Amino acid sequence: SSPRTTINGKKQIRKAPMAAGAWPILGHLHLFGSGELPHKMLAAMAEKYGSAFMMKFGKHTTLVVSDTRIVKECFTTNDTLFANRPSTTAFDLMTYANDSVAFTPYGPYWRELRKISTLKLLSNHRLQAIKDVRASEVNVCFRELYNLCNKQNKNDGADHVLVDMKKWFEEVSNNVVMRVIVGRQNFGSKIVRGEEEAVNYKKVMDELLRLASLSMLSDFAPLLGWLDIFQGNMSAMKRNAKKVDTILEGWLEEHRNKKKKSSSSSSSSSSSSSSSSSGENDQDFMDVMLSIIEETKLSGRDADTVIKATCLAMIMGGTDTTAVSLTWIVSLLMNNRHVLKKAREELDALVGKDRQVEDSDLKNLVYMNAIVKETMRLFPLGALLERETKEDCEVGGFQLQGGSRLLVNVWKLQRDPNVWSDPTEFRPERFLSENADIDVGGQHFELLPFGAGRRVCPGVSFALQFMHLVLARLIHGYELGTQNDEDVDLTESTEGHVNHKASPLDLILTPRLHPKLYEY
Ligand code: HEM
Repeated sequence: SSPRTTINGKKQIRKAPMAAGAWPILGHLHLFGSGELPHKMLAAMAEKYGSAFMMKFGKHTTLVVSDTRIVKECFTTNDTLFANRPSTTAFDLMTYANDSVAFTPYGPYWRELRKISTLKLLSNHRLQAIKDVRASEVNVCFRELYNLCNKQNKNDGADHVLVDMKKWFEEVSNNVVMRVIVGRQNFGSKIVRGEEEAVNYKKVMDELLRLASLSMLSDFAPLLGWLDIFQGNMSAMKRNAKKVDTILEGWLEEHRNKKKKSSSSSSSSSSSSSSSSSGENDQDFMDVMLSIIEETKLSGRDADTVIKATCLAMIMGGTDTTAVSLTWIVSLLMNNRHVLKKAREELDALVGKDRQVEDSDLKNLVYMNAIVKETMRLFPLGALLERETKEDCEVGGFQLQGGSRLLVNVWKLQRDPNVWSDPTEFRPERFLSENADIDVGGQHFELLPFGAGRRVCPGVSFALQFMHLVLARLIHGYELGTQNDEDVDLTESTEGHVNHKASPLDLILTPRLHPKLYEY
């Protein structure tokens, strides 16, 4: 029934139905202790209450939506109203949230940072400039993979090797992201090898994510805030924040020194015609930020904090997300071998077997592109998108008060049977036929793995280019198998900040090209 009714000619706007079962102070928070995945629980509730209903998360009134039409309204008509993310104590304390593009409230400062992010750091021009650096970091990991096969061959004559691909994807993501953002070379590989700087960083970041995923009761129910203090979470966060800052401070210092050195050497040899060694392709994001900050006054913020906050946002935005996505994609391929076969046929037809896949091939891998979309449809990492409105507004004909939160159930939306045929089936072909015009950039509200509206992920192209390269190299270069040909376990977990595969992904890899092609 329409939420809008007319009584004596007067328009009345109704409130969305409130879910039953709220407790005093905690509201519906107690439901999340059941062990069920939040997006699945909310999807079941939507079956009962409809595609827009209200919940209370402690003190926060929240509108939960899972209907394409309503979501579109939120991210178009109402987009400026919903352009804030709710703050959390954990992110406030440990990620410079107030200065960070990912968390700072919508306003002039966010707009400046966002412009820098999309035009200077993650633009197509910049992505082109970092192409070789990205390839060299990816190659390091592929070389190691091949060496593993060789070692195995020497040990027992077997030409294949069992690899924990979840870990390997983490390694390659860390290699690329850390090189491109803060200039650390082979950083993921160094974590695996146990080198001190890398291991310390990993420990601090793991702790950050662990603390962030602990639900801070005081964020939801201030009256229970003393419990957090009692549990010591807050002081653990403050300690960790110092460690995060020490690491970023060290990198910033190093970048500043390098810049000083190169500007003094370029001024002393300015008459020489030799090309500068610090060309655009050698610049990482921190270098770019340093140059920009010198020219811009970012709403009077502390320059160092802005640089550290931006780099941290990009590192956190780019590492786990790409690694976990790759894990899901390959897991689904293992459980749908006909799709894997077709992907390999596409590669063999386009690239052949006499050379490796190159960046320039990627745009032509239409079927692989469809595989990536279809995986992100079934397993969105951000299964729930959260925003907050400062002002009263109307959503789907329902009234929403200023200060309320919006929770978009992306997982449910992307399995809506009214939009997708056979919604739970893994069928990449749908993106070649009936859904061919739908992409993941946030313009099509039935598919939102990168979010939508003003705060849509600015790293979409970065992520897709990187993931396509790794996938293509892997599928083209190796036969992939599982032990006893078993299916991969697809159990999800929302511990940590993205929706990831709970168990490892152990695969048997067998090189399938001429050995010469593996000399990266
Ligand atoms: C497969 C990989 C990735 C996925 C699935 C992903 C997903 C998302 C999602 C769902 C959001 C929230 C969007 C919204 O609220 O509408 C987001 C925001 C963000 N992402 Fe990504 N992301 C990925 C890769 C990256 C990469 C590679 C970077 C940077 C190098 C990045 C940087 C960011 C930043 C900075 C934000 C906050 C933007 C803002 O608030 O203005 N992400 N991402």
